[in-house]
Amino acid sequence: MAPIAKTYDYLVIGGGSGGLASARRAAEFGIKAAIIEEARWGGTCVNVGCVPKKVMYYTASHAELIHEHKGYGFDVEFKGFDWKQVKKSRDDYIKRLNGIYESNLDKSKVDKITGHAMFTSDKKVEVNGVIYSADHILIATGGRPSIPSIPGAEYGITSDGFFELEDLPKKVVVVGAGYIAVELAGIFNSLGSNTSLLIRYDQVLRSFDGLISKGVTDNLEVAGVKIMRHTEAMTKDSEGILTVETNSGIINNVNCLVWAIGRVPNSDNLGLDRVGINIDKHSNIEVDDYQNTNIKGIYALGDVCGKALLTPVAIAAGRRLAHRLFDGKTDLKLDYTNIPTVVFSHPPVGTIGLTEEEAERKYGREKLKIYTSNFLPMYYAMTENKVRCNMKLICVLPDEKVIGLHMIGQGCDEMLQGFGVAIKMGATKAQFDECVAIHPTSAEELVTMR
Ligand SMILES: Cc1cc2nc3c(=O)[nH]c(=O)nc-3n(C[C@H](O)[C@H](O)[C@H](O)COP(=O)(O)OP(=O)(O)OC[C@H]3O[C@@H](n4cnc5c(N)ncnc54)[C@H](O)[C@@H]3O)c2cc1C
Ligand SMILES: NC(=O)C1=CN([C@@H]2O[C@H](COP(=O)(O)OP(=O)(O)OC[C@H]3O[C@@H](n4cnc5c(N)ncnc54)[C@H](OP(=O)(O)O)[C@@H]3O)[C@@H](O)[C@H]2O)C=CC1
Ligand SMILES: N[C@@H](CCC(=O)N[C@@H](CSSC[C@H](NC(=O)CC[C@H](N)C(=O)O)C(=O)NCC(=O)O)C(=O)NCC(=O)O)C(=O)O
Repeated sequence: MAPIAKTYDYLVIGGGSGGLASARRAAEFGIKAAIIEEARWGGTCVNVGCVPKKVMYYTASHAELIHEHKGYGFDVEFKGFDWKQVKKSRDDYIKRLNGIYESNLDKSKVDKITGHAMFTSDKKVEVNGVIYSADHILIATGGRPSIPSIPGAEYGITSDGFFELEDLPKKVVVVGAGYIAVELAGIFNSLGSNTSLLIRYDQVLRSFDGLISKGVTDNLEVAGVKIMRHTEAMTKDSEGILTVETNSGIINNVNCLVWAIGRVPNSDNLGLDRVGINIDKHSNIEVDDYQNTNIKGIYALGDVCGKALLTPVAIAAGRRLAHRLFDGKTDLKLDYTNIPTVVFSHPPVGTIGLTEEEAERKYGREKLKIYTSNFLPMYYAMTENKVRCNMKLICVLPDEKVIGLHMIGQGCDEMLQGFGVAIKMGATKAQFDECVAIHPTSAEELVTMR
């Protein structure tokens, strides 16, 4: 066996959101930390997730605004859109971020190890034939897109492939009904692709409050996305053009199909069985409230645990773990309730807390008071295109504590964070209303509902 290369206090596997945040925070407490990454520093969020996605969302938002300039008196001629230029600028930006994240590790004095990490049977970690040991080992290896096992599935791409596209496809099919399907279909559609979205049931985002699932499905259709039922099989001709068979008919001449049907954890190919780390039936690593796996001294967090697959969740869990292990905050853990989240649909969704269905199950209908608001944001007074805003507050009696807030409309993405603080603090409807409205904004509706 190769000799031990180095012993650390904290060894982190995975240089993505959770791993980076945890390693850097831990190093602040004077311990010896190292982080292992097999691909690009920054992980999913920076390389093939939130960051390039948000660039494309902003790109799509420009395309929408062009159509709205006229209403505000601007005579602007649309001469075309250069996907290649945006892709190049986006790739350059991501490369800069990779460098920033790498140099942040140096500044924090966290050792960088590049290569694929595997556990050995004696609770150590092997990378490129070198063995590393540590009292505390964190697994933050994230996940990857799922691909179904249907004939021709390999002709499709995933969100990873979306970021490699060199041109805007003329005709595109997105399969799935979650965050990624909704966001990518919206981007393609706004930028001018003929876009179909294939879903299994009646609406997208089925696990969200009904106001959101219906609202986003309707908005996609009004914006021109064709929503169809389920993919059965796919074929590709010699020129790379796809034919997609669905329950509701055949879609011909498809230039690109994107699978966006969920993600699987990177818990395989890690040697977890050699140490006996438990995984659940979906292969997510099992952890307790403190991110402990069943093996002492080995922790896991972020997407590889399969709960709330969001960058700030991985970061928050990672930083709390570092404080718990190395800063004497022995009881610190992430509270996974009331996590605010945004879907970057067109317009965006902001949501936190229980859906109406969940609240009814938990408290009973008679204990709930629901407030709603449906209005046309003032911005659309001048435009031809009109997109209404829909909001819902779910309150529980007797004091009308706000236990759910769901909204879809212009600005709802940026609106949510502050309301998230209030809800996390246990605010009641009366306390919402005590805050004087800011006029004219969409947000004021949330403190004036009756
Ligand atoms: C298209 C898309 C858009 C998204 N948009 C948003 C958004 O807008 N907002 C949001 O909050 N979240 C978003 N997410 C989710 C977010 O990216 C993830 O929740 C987050 O990146 C999870 O962080 P993590 O640290 O758990 O894993 P990751 O960021 O995936 O990092 C894991 C790292 O571990 C490395 N690794 C894996 N196995 C090994 C091994 N054996 N050895 C060495 N290294 C290994 C991987 O290469 C990777 O770099 C999006 C995701 C996708 C796919
Ligand atoms: N803005 C943000 O914060 C973003 C966050 N993310 C995170 O990444 C995670 C992964 O995203 P995503 O991949 O969209 O996964 P999601 O889990 O959000 O959604 C996947 C959906 O696809 C549908 N589906 C599953 N299997 C199939 C199938 N075989 N054929 C057709 N549809 C299928 C299911 O919906 P149904 O049961 O209705 O068919 C399922 O809910 C998200 O959950 C989110 O946490 C990702 C992007 C943006
Ligand atoms: N809220 C700002 C975010 C700006 C931002 O965070 N930009 C990042 C882009 S990558 S975004 C990558 C993502 N960062 C974040 O999520 C930022 C988190 C927040 N600022 C915090 O510290 O908690 C992440 O995975 N972080 C892991 C980690 O930080 O350890 C950046 O430039 N970073 C350069 C730098 O940090 O010097 C916006 O949306 O514009």
